[in-house]
Parts: sequence; C-alpha cells; structure tokens
Amino acid sequence: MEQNNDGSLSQVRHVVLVLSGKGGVGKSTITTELALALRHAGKKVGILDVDLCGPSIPRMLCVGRPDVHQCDSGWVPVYTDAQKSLALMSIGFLLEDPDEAVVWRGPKKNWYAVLQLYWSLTLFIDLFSMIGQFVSDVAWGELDVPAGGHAARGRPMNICQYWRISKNTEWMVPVLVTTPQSTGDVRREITFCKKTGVRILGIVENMSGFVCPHCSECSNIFSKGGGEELAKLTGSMFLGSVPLDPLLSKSIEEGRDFTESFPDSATFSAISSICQTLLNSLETA
Ligand SMILES: Nc1ncnc2c1ncn2[C@@H]1O[C@H](COP(=O)(O)OP(=O)(O)OP(=O)(O)O)[C@@H](O)[C@H]1O
Repeated sequence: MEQNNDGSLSQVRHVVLVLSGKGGVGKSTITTELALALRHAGKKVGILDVDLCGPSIPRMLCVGRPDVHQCDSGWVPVYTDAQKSLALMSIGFLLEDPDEAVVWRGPKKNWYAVLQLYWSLTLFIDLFSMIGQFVSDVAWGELDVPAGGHAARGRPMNICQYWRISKNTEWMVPVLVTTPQSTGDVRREITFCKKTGVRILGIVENMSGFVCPHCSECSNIFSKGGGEELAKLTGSMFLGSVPLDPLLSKSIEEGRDFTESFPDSATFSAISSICQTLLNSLETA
C-alpha cells in the first residue's frame, strides 16, 4: 500500500485536506472554489471527493457521472478542462447511485456486503481506511496542489490517521471550514490535529455575512468573526472568510465556474485572497 501511495502521489507537490466538524458548512463549496481559484492562478489542481454521504463536487463542476477506468497506476481522474489543469476523482464515480445506499459500481461490487455491514453498524473506521486506500489508488500525474481530499463528515480524522500510518504526515495540511457560530466542532478537530501532530494550514470562515442579491451589500445576519476568533484561540492561521452569496450557490447548482462568471464580486475577491494566502503558506512551508 505504501508503494502505491508513493507512486500515485509522487508528482504531487502539496496535499490539502478540507475538513469541518459537521455537515453542511461548505466543505464541498470551499474545496471546489479554491480549486477553481488555484486553476485561475495557473496551478494544476486535483480534487479527491470522498464524501460517501453525498458526493456533490461532480455536480458542482458539471462533470456528471462519467465511467472511470483504471490504468496500471490506479484510477484515472476526470479532467474538467481541455488543458487538463483541474482533475477530479470522486467516490461518487464508483457508486451505483450516489443518491442511494453505498453500492459500488462495476468491479468494486464485491465490497457491497462489507460496506452494508459497516454502514449499518456505523463502524466507519475500516470504511475510512478503505477511503485512504482510494486516495492512493488515483493516478494523479503531475499536480501542484490537489485542493482537497474533501473529507466526508463524521470521522474525517480517520483519513488523517491513515496517512499517518502511511508515514506521509507531511502531506497532511488541513484547511478547516467553519461557519461563524459552529466553531466548537472545528475546535475539536484542531485539538485532534495537534494531538496527532497533523499540521493545520488554517481556518476558513464560510457563510460569513449575507450578500444581498439586489444591492450586493453584505449584512451580518449571524454573528461574525467566530473563525478568526477560533484561529487566535488555537494559534492557527486565519485564511479568510467567504460570505453566504446567492450567486455562489446558484453557480454551484448550475455547475458554472463562479470565479469566471463573477470576477468583480466581493465573494470572488474573498476566495482569491484565501487562495493566495494558501499558496503563500504552502510555498513557504
Ligand atoms: N458561501 C456560500 N454561499 C452560498 N451558498 C453556499 C456557500 N457555502 C455553501 N453554500 C451552499 O450550502 C450548501 C451546503 O454546502 P456544501 O455542500 O459545500 O457543504 P458540505 O460541508 O460539503 O456538506 P456535507 O457535509 O453535507 O457534504 C450547498 O447548497 C451550497 O451551495
């Protein structure tokens, strides 16, 4: 397994894991938008979507459910552009129906019984170590930044543990996504990262204020600044905040590239600024 790991990720410069303490706070959105922003910055990027509970990144990038195949070095990711600068591999590509129970498509079908068993017992640990193997089973080729492993909610840290076991801790650079008020859940993830020696790249506060679709003014409908506060409290870097923007959710629903469609928006500036801070931290690490 380790050999495989080294092979498939040997030409990948950085691995950034996008985590949160709970569901629905915008892991997929932040992963997708950061990947697109990195691509705009001229980087070659890959996304690994390991959200078993509802892989949504293929929809966000408008790639549907292509038939994926394996080459000698693993699963061949799907490229979202002609220049092959944004690669995507999603666990959803291997499922019969991503909207239904976990049932692998094609050759992975023999996992079905095992997965069903683990699913019903909610014993995710072995399931996630299998996801860890999935990470190393993708033939990424040469990439600057795979912006995520988008980790499934629930037990994302099992993926970190897998990497630790694989002696690749230096790749583990989590970006933690929080909403302004749900910082307690992320705090637990930070504690875990610190205890296990996993380096934290920083915190992103998502849904930070609401952008009015009529006048574009941003109002703080919830409290603001929880992410920055948490960063200070835990000695982590604050990467920036992204507002709740109806134009962003519309772009995501329609599979359109927000960074291309709304380059003059404040939300785009926020995403670009996070992307730049991320790149600087990765380069100076
Ligand atoms: N900044 C934002 N502006 C507008 N809509 C957003 C923003 N962030 C997330 N959303 C919307 O919120 C919903 C949940 O986001 P997303 O799927 O990215 O969360 P998640 O943490 O990946 O969820 P899950 O844990 O279920 O996988 C989506 O409909 C997404 O379009």
